[in-house]
Amino acid sequence: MTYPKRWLIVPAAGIGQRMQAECPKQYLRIQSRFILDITLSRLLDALPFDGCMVPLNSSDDWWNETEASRDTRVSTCMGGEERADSVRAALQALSDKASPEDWVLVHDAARPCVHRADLERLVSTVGSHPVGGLLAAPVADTLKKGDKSTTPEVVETVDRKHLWRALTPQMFRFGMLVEALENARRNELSVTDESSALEIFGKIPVLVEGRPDNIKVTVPADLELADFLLNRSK
Ligand SMILES: Nc1ccn([C@@H]2O[C@H](COP(=O)(O)OP(=O)(O)OP(=O)(O)O)[C@@H](O)[C@H]2O)c(=O)n1
Ligand SMILES: C[C@](O)(CO)[C@H](O)COP(=O)(O)O
Repeated sequence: MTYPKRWLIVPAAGIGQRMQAECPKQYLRIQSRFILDITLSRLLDALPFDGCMVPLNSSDDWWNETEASRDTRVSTCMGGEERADSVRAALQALSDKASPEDWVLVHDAARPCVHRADLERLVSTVGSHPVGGLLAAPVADTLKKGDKSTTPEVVETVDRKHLWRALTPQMFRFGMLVEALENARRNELSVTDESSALEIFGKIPVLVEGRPDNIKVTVPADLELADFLLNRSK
């Protein structure tokens, strides 16, 4: 019996506009290492994968300086306009080696703080689930909806019961993810994560509670936080 393979996609084709840095945020350094290298090494050291695909921006000038570019487990392809396009491109690049029933984990290059225990819990929980699922953190703050003015005023307090922050990795069957992302594209529906595409496709992913410190480095303050989180245990 051949077991389903396990593939890893790490979207790294963004430009990091919100970070307002001199380079795309995945190439900012923490303790002298590129964020992208930290993320890839934490994933590849934690779980066995049959292959790893990293979609890059067409104007990427940094990849060849990374540790990962010398890792034979890691391949690259051209990313796309949006994150979902980059993930679709990576799935296409893997399609000659992958089977529909294989698992694929998609994890943001900009999330370097992911913990091994969370990865193991995701795989063990989702591995027997018909659709797949994602790491997520229960919302712990009171949530306000603001109006659209430049100094937003409260419109309402949103009931946070049963609300979760979607994290990554998100883990789905290869074939189902391809179909779901293609369905979203064909219907011109913008999706910001893989789970949204599956939900639009009529599937019900499982939420796997993950650490809230699996942060996505997005704005300048996140860089200091990621540095602290990555180095507190040293
Ligand atoms: N066209 C895109 C856009 C984003 N990403 C990747 O998806 C992850 C999450 O996206 P986000 O945090 O939005 O990154 P950026 O798009 O770079 O950030 P910004 O929106 O601030 O430009 C990042 O690792 C980013 O590199 C990607 O592969 N392809
Ligand atoms: C995939 C994601 O990290 C889940 O929270 C998030 O949707 C990415 O959003 P971004 O705007 O592409 O950073």
